[in-house]
Amino acid sequence: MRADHLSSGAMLRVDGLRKAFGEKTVLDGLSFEVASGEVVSLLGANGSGKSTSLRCVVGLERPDGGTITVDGVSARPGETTGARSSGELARPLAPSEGVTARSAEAVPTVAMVFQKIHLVPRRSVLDNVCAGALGRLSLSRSWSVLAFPREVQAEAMACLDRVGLADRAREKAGRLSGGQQQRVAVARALCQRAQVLLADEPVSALDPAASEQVMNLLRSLADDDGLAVAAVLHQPDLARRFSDRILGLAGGRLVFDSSSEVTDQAVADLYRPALEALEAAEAAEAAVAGSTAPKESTDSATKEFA
Ligand SMILES: Nc1ncnc2c1ncn2[C@@H]1O[C@H](COP(=O)(O)OP(=O)(O)OP(=O)(O)O)[C@@H](O)[C@H]1O
Repeated sequence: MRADHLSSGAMLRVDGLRKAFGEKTVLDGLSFEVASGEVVSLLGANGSGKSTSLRCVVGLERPDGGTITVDGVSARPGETTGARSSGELARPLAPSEGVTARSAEAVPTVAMVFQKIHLVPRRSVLDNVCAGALGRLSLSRSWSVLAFPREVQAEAMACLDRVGLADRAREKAGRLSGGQQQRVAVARALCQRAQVLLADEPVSALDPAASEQVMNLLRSLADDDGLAVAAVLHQPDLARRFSDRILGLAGGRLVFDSSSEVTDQAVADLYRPALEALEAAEAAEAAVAGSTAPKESTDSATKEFA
């Protein structure tokens, strides 16, 4: 059954997503949606299932249950968009280095960028962006020997222009700064003709100025190009400033989906279970250390404070 808070017409719709690794349930019926032109941020403590949810959407993980639709088309071909009967993907989506998910039945392209930027550092910036088009090119040609067709190069140049790096096209990708490399990764996603852009901690490795640039870019791709953008962030302030909505995840479930101001208290509550678990682990560790500490040192410590 469709979750109550979902509307129809979203570009990306995730409904009742379930995923376990062994005995550990990581996604426990997660539902959310992202419309074209919208930036949605996912916040949550470590291990709350943020990355796994995006990885399921792009086809890097195989969900155990739930539905994923992109522009109304099931991203898990062979299934209806209603209730599922089986946990198996009929045909897993095929991620590439740039990570794209596209099925033969015209599911709009979903692309993903990561904190660790997957560029080929020795190849030119332009080649790296052209690689986004590989899914559309004949697979009999490897890009290690490939001169990309002129039309692909022209499209890649336009994508680089879009992220403000056209003037760096001929440089080796590895020479660019982290922030610039992340923008190249976004340009590659554009060259994949992505309509849904997933970003997993896209600014976690960047300094504040570069983070700002990348977040501005994601925002303008939604505003000006109509992309549906979902970003995992660990910076509540950036999430507040750049998102239309913030999703709070805990234990693989949605605990809030807010288009209004997310209070500091709501954010603190989100991270509290992880903090409490950490404190409990530290207390247990201290108790074990205390019970195994040599008697002599305890005695001398007691004397010192006497
Ligand atoms: N391939 C895997 N095999 C086993 N367990 C996994 C795998 N991928 C993720 N997990 C576990 O699933 C849980 C959720 O991981 P996930 O990366 O989705 O969390 P997250 O919310 O993105 O966390 P973080 O903020 O630390 O990136 C974690 O406990 C993680 O160890």
